[in-house]
Amino acid sequence: MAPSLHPLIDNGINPGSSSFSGGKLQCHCTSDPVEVTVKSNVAHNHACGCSKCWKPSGALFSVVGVVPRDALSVTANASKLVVVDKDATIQRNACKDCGVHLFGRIEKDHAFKGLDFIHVELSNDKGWQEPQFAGFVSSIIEQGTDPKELPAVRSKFQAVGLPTYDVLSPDLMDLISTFTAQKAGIKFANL
Ligand SMILES: N[C@@H](CCC(=O)N[C@@H](CS)C(=O)NCC(=O)O)C(=O)O
Ligand SMILES: [Zn+2]
Ligand SMILES: [Zn+2]
Repeated sequence: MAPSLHPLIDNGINPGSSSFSGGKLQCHCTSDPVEVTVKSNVAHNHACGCSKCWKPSGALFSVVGVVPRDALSVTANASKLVVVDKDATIQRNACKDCGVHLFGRIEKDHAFKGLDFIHVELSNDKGWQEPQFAGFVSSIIEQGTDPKELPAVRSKFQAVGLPTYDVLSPDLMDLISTFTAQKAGIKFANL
């Protein structure tokens, strides 16, 4: 059986709703689950192949997107949350009992500061923006996927309409470089 890219991607992409305005996420604990309430749709939702983003069991990729941090609050069992890696740019808050990552927050000066990273599959609500692209695809090699499989993995994403990148999409890379340039006081030249 072909490995799963991600349950939200394997059988084709279900479009979200532009009028959707948020919902609740829950971890996988059967008792006392951590609950997060988000008063916004997600943006820049995408598959991520990096080793740091939370993936459902059996999936090669995470699906992760951003919401304004002011739109997110922990509404039950917050005491079960721990930060996975305090040195990472993204402070990923995981349930210490089931391991699910509820949200990732950037505290340091960064292009994406002010945004929280979430996994919409943790929600039963329907309408979240669908994945837009796949990023950090080559990173799956670092977690044990044979490099020979990479062309097939990229083809599967393309077959469901998702472009693939080995870092982030051009839009997001441009945002990061714009932030870096502005911090350095670079004045943009007209071509
Ligand atoms: N190849 C590395 C890439 C890790 C990486 O750079 N991840 C990206 C995408 S989530 C990132 O922005 N990381 C910042 C962080 O993890 O805090 C891996 O798989 O671990
Ligand atoms: Zn849990
Ligand atoms: Zn990632």
